[in-house]
Amino acid sequence: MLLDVQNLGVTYRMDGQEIHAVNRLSFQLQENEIFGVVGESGCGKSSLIKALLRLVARNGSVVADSVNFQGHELLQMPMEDFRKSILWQKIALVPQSAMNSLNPVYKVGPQIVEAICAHVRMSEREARTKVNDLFESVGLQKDLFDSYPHQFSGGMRQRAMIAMALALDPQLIIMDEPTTGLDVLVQDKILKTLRRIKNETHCSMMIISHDIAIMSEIATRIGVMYGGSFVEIAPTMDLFKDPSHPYTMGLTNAFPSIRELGKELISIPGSPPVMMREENKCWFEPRCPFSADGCRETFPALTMTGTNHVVSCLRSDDRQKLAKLAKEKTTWIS
Ligand SMILES: Nc1ncnc2c1ncn2[C@@H]1O[C@H](COP(=O)(O)OP(=O)(O)OP(=O)(O)O)[C@@H](O)[C@H]1O
Repeated sequence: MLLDVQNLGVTYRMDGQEIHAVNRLSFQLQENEIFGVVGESGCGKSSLIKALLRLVARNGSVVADSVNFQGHELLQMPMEDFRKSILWQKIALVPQSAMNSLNPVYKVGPQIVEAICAHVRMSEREARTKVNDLFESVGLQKDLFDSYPHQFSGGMRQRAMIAMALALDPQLIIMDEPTTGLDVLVQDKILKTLRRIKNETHCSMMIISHDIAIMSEIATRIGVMYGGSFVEIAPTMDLFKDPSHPYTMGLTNAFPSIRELGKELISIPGSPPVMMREENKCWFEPRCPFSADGCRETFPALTMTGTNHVVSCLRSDDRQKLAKLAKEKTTWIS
C-alpha cells in the first residue's frame, strides 16, 4: 500500500464559525493505480489534497488518526523534513490552474530546471537534459523549452505542469482538475498522456474532478465524495455497473454516457451542504429520495458490498432495487 488515510478532518474557522470541509474521511491508495476523486463543487476535494500536501490555509486545521505514506506519518513529520523529502520528491502536485502556477516572466524550461536543482543534487546541464526528456514524454516539442508561458496554449501549459510534477520521479502524482477548461480533443490527449506516463513510470495518480465521465475514462478506481467524506469507493467498472450509494446513482444519471446514447440526463435536486457542525447523520439525506428511519441519526460507516467496493449507506442491502428506481426521473422529483 502506498497511502493509508484514517479519519481525516479539515476544519476552517471564519468569522467565528466553523466549516467542516473534510469529515471522518478514510481511504487507501495502492501502488500503480489511478484513483479518481469525484464530487460536486464544495464537497471538500481540494481541502483533501491540501491536507495530504500540508498546504491547508492558515485558518484551517487538520486532524487525522493516521496519514501514512510508505511508513511516514505525513502530518507528524517536521515541516522541513516533509518539504525536503516528501513534497515533489515522493508526492507531486499538478495544481488546478496551470497558468497561475508558471511564472509569466520566466521561460518554461528553465523554470523546471530551477525547480529540479532546488530539490536534488543535479548539475544544471543534467537537469536540462532531464527536462528535455520530460518535454518529450509529455508530448511537448523540445523547442518550447525556451518559450514563455503566454506562448503556450492551455493544453501545453497543462503538459508543462505534468512535466514539472514528473521531474523528481515521484511515486504519487496528485492532480486537481487536470482537464478542466480544456476542449474535448485536448482533454482526450491529456488523458492519453497520463495513462501512458502511468504505464511507463508505474507511479500512482490521484485525480480530482467534478466530472464523473472524465473519471470513467482514466481512473482504475473511483472515490465518490459528498459532504467531506467518501460515500462510495469502487473499481471504476463496478461503480458504473453496481452504483450502491444514492448519490453515486444520481451522479451517473447526470452525465452523458457513450454506452447509453440518447439517455435522458437527470440532475440531483438541491445543493451540497455547508457543514457548520459535526453531526451523526448522513449528509446526503435531505436530497436522498430513498432516505429511511435512521439516516438522520447515524453517520453510516463504509461497509463492503463487493470486492474492493465500499459504501456508506444504511440502505446498501437494497441497492439493486434503488439503482433501478434512481433511473426514473420521477424518483428525483418526488
Ligand atoms: N480557506 C477557507 N476558509 C473557509 N472556508 C473554506 C476555505 N477553503 C475552503 N473552504 C470551504 O470548505 C468547503 C470545501 O471546499 P473545497 O474547496 O475543499 O471543495 P471542492 O470540492 O474542492 O470545491 P471546488 O471544486 O469548487 O474547488 C467549501 O464550503 C468551501 O467554501
